[in-house]
Amino acid sequence: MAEEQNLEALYAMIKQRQAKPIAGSYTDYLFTKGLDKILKKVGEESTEVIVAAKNNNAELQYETADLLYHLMVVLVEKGVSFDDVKRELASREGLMSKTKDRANIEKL
Ligand SMILES: N=c1c2ncn([C@@H]3O[C@H](COP(=O)(O)OP(=O)(O)OP(=O)(O)O)[C@@H](O)[C@H]3O)c2ncn1[C@@H]1O[C@H](COP(=O)(O)O)[C@@H](O)[C@H]1O
Repeated sequence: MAEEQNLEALYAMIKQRQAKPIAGSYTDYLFTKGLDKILKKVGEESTEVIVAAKNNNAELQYETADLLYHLMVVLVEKGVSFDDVKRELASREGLMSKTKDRANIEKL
């Protein structure tokens, strides 16, 4: 087992599970249940990341891994490739964010 999961390999594995379901596979269970179940898991895992971030870093790390995995399952289910996401991120590289100081609300 690698010490660090390669995200491309994880995406490819999930795609493989979709193409060739394996009995007892959690990924297969999600695909069998369908999009609503997958999206509920993404919502659940997102909330767990938020709460974990308030608590401690070990928990945050654990819940982020769960969220990344479930996000990959959504991408595969919807037919969006991981390369598409990486290209989107790359297209933003080096750009400056257009943020402005927000004016204070003034009392009447
Ligand atoms: N990275 C993951 C991964 N992260 C989280 N999970 C599963 O996500 C679930 C999250 O836990 P929860 O308690 O929220 O969910 P649950 O109670 O098990 O199930 P439900 O709530 O969905 O009914 C757990 O069952 C975890 O096993 C994962 N399942 C699989 N993978 C990867 O996918 C590979 C293939 O897994 P299988 O599809 O199971 O063969 C594995 O070797 C891993 O590399």
